[in-house]
Amino acid sequence: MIKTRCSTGKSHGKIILMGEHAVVHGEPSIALPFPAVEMTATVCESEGPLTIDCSYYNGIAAEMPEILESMRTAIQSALAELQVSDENLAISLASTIPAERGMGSSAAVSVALTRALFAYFDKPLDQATLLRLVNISEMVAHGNPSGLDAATASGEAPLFYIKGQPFEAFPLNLKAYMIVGDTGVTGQTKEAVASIATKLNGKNPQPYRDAITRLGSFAQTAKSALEANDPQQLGLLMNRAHEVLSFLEVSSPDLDRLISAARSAGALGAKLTGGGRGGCMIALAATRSEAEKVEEAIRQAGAIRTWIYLMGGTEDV
Ligand SMILES: C[C@@](O)(CCO)CC(=O)[O-]
Repeated sequence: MIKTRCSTGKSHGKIILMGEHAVVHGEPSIALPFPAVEMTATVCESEGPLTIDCSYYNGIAAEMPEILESMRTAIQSALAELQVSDENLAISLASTIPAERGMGSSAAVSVALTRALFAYFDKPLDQATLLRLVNISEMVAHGNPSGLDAATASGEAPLFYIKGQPFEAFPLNLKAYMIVGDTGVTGQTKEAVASIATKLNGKNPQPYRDAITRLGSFAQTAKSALEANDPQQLGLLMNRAHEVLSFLEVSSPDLDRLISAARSAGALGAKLTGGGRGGCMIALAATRSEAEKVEEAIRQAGAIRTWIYLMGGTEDV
């Protein structure tokens, strides 16, 4: 039996702890890798035109629906960089990252695909090249990506990031639990990013500029709270960030419902995460039993999926 040559590339989800949207406008942000959900791309030798097999589509790449345009761009960018044609390849994607829920699925697809294609053609891929290539497809997905999603979906460390500056990896020492809840509603990152840009370029931009600056200052203070192992302070900052994100009109009734359920169940703080207008929310709790109470409350409030993530330290906090 002839064995087909295949290579794989992997990536994972991401959670933005602080600074979503503000990061697009040059303010600080903090994002965490979220390995509880992951993506694997497999590239195999095949005959004929390039084919794609993923949850949205199975067939010839040239006939992919428009919704997969950023995926097509990721493949084309990697193949152009590798200087190879797209013939005789079959690409498949397997993912547990919910699509369009603020967990960085579009960046994760591009990261996994780029890694798999470079592995297949036996070419080394440094992080700078990976991020440059992924940024091309993220422009299609998000319009004006900060680069935070791609860096977090491809790396192992929590990141502090200001656009245009190097990513700063830092250890997560906070002894606390993060609860993640999926509203089940598709987020609208591209639209949310565009609507904030419209506000900032409109007739009365000052309140929106102030809001973006406040989000950035919360991210900066949150970094100190993480370093000082101060979950109370971080929770407070999360609540305040959610208020500002609501003012910027990137929350939604579903997100707000889960967030208030989390707070009523004793969460130290809660906010939306990622692009917003749907997607996921996060909440913070000091112990596992408190986290479980919060998880139960957000499930009761309608979360279709939840995760509990130990942020740092050991289980017996
Ligand atoms: C909303 C945003 O800040 C995060 C989306 O996951 C956009 C970006 O950083 O590119």
